[in-house]
Amino acid sequence: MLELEGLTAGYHGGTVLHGVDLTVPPGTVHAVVGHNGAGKSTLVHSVAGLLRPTAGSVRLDGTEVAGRAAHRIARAGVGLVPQGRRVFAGLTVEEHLRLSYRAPSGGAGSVPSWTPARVLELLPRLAERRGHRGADLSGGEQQMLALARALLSTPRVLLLDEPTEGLAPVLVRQIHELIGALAGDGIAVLLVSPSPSLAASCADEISVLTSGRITTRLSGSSAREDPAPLHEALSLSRTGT
Ligand SMILES: Nc1ncnc2c1ncn2[C@@H]1O[C@H](COP(=O)(O)OP(=O)(O)OP(=O)(O)O)[C@@H](O)[C@H]1O
Repeated sequence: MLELEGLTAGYHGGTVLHGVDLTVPPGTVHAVVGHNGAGKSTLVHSVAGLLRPTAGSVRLDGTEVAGRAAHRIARAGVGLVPQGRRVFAGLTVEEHLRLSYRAPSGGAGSVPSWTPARVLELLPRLAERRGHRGADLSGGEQQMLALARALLSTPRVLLLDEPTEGLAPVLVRQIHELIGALAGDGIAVLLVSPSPSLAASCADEISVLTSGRITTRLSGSSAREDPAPLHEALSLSRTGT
C-alpha cells in the first residue's frame, strides 16, 4: 500500500507539488493525469526518492520513506519505470536483465518474486530480442525493457511515468494489459500520464493534477462508463482552474 499525505516538493526553493494526498492499495491502479508541466514527474520522483520532498509523507505499507535515498526506497519495494525509458544503448536485453536482477532476500511478502525467466515469459517480444542491444530496440521494446528492469526488483509498488508516450496504438493496448496483469499480481501501481484514455482504460482510481494540486478524483469505472467528466476536468485543468 502506498500512501501520500500532504506531499510537497519543488526545485530551487520553488514549490511544484502542493500537498498531494493519495492512496494506492495493493492490486490496484491509481492514475494521475495532467497536462505538460502539471507536476506528474515531480510526483513520481518525490515518491521514488529522486527528489526530496519539502513536506508531507510517503508511506509504504505504513513505513515512512519520505526523504530516504532512492536506492533505499527501491530496496523497500518501490520500482520505477522512468519517463523516456533510459535503457543503455550498448547493453543487450539479457545484460540489462542480469544487471537489474536482485535475488529475493525474503522481504517480498505476498508478492511472488520476479526472475529474468518470469519477466521474459510475461514479455515474449523481449525474449525474442534478448540478444539485441538497447540501441537496436523499437520504442515499444525499450518500454517493455524498462518495465522488465523495474519488475526484477520485485516491487510492491510500481511507478510508471508516461509508459505509453510515443507508442503505436497496438503497443499502448499491450501496455494496458500488462498494467492490469501486474495489478492482478498484487502490485500497487501509480501511473502518471497526460492521457485520459489510458487512465480510463486501466485505472481503479483517477486523480487529475492541476498545477501541482489534485483537483478532481474519479473512479476508473465511472470514467469508463462516461469519459466526459474526466475530459472536462482535464480541459479545466489546462487553464489552471
Ligand atoms: N529539475 C528541475 N529543475 C527545475 N524545475 C523543474 C525541474 N524538473 C521539472 N521542473 C519544473 O517543474 C514543473 C513540473 O514539471 P514535471 O516534469 O513534474 O511536469 P510533468 O507533469 O511531468 O510534465 P510532462 O508531461 O511535460 O513530463 C515544470 O514547471 C517544470 O519546468
